[in-house]
Formats: sequence, C-alpha cells, structure tokens
Amino acid sequence: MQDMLRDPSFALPFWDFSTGGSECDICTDDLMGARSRFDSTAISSNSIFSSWRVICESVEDYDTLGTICNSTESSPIRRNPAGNVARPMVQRLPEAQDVAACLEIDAFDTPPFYSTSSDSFRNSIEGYSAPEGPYDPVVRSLHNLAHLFLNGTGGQTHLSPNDPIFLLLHTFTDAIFDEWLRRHTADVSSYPLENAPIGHNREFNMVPFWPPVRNAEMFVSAADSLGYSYEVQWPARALTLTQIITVTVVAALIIVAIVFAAATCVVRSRSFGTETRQPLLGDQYQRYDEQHKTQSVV
Ligand SMILES: O=C1C=c2cc(C(=O)O)[nH]c2=CC1=O
Repeated sequence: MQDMLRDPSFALPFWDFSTGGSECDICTDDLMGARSRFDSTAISSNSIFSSWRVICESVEDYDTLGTICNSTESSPIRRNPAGNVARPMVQRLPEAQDVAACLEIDAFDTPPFYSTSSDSFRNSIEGYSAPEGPYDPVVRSLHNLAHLFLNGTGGQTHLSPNDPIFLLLHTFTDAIFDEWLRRHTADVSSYPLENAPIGHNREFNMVPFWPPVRNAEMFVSAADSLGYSYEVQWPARALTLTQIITVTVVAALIIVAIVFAAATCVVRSRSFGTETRQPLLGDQYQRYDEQHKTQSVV
C-alpha cells in the first residue's frame, strides 16, 4: 500500500481497546467521531462519520433478494459506547492483563474448534472464553467485548464493518495474533486440519479473498506474509497468586537469614569486645610456685 500510494509513511492504524475503562478514547471528533450532544446513540455532526450511511442493514433482504447486499444506504452509524445498561458486563473494555493472559495460551485451537473451546488462543482472542482460556458461556472478552462495548452498528455482526472503528478494532486483534505467532513460534500443524466449522480448516480458502488464499497461508507473521509489522507495547503478565506467595516466602526467608546473620555478628562482636576488656588478672589468678613446681589459685 505504501508503494501504491507512493507514501512510505503510510501505516494502518489500530485501536488498542485494552484500556479497561468505560471510555472510548478514539471516539473524538478528530478521530472516529465523538458522541452527539443531542442524541446519545449518534455521532457528533462535527465528525465526517456522522454523514456515513449504513449499507446492508436488512437481514431479511439477504433471503428475499437472494443476494448478500444490494449496497443501498440506510440509517446513520449508531454508537453508544459503554451505554448498554441491560448488559453491565459489556460496559467496560478489556483490560491490558486480558491481552497478556490470552498471549500465554499455548494451543492455537482445541476441540471442538468452536466458540465453546477452552484453552484455545483462537477462542480467547475472539472473546468467547475467559482470556486465560476456560470457556464460559456468559463471558465476552477481547475482540467480542470491544464490539459489544460499541453498542450500536459496530456491535452487530452483520453490520459492524459499517462503523469505521471496525478496521481499527481488527488491526489490533490481528496484532495480538501476530504477537502470539511470534511468541509461540507456532507451526501450521497446530491449525486444525479438520472438524472446524466450514471455512475454518487449515486448507480451506478464506472467503471472500480472490485469488483464493488458504487459512494455512495466513498462519505466518504479518511481516512474512504481508510485509508489515505492528508497533504495540505489550503488557507484562501480572504475577499469579502462587507466584506472589512464592516470591513473598522466598523474600521473607532471605530477610530472616539476613537478620539472623546480622544478629549473630553483633552477639559475636559483643562477646569478643567483653573478652578483650577482661582484666588480665582477675580477683582470682593462677600462681606458679617455682620452688615446689606447683600451680595454685589465689
Ligand atoms: O461485529 C461483531 C459483533 C459481535 C457480537 C458478538 C458477541 O459476542 O455477541 N461477537 C461479535 C463479533 C463481531 O464481529
């Protein structure tokens, strides 16, 4: 893209959604559009995106027209970040620690290679399992949570690409995948060969790319496949409770050992000091009688 644009400074932006807060930090008029002051679910008229219109809004048309989308424009983009009062769990964005936890999962995917998989990096980053891996039907995390947080056009699967935040949300999601590939030096053999949902097995084509691209071909870093890399400051993993306890116990033992050693030194130096100040001849002392070759205490 840099070559096509003849702009070596061109870069794909990403939205680090792992801020843990209830603010959409990119929802400002100089970026993706602030909230309208007159309608809490609309984009401010100061933003170019307030004039954007949603296409492919009618799911019913998919069936009746026999086409995926006829490109007719309908309503404006809706967005009400953190505003889903009926679902408090999606009122806060993922935490940086969620990203760190997800990056630690070893297996790319686990049976049944579905939204119910546990200990699967794929399902964790997608956001259907807890970031650490266990599947929980109630949980929404990372990518899914970022979508649902937007609470509007960007939160509905068939509409979300209409909100320009979609691109930024997905470049960050892809950056996490890229970092996972780097950390785990993942081999394509960890990508399920069969039994994943249609389109998701290793040798299946990625719809809708043309010419066809197989999933296996994209299981390499962005630098190797597409010639770009991400500039992200990855969060360090917080210590687990076991690690905290271990560190605390070891630190306590070291402190006890130091205190004991110091106390021993003090006691020794004190007793040494007392000894040195003892009179050479005390009240009693030994006397040697040269004449009788005997010793006696006086
Ligand atoms: O656009 C999307 C909207 C989503 C909502 C969920 C959910 O977990 O309920 N997941 C989504 C993925 C999307 O891509």
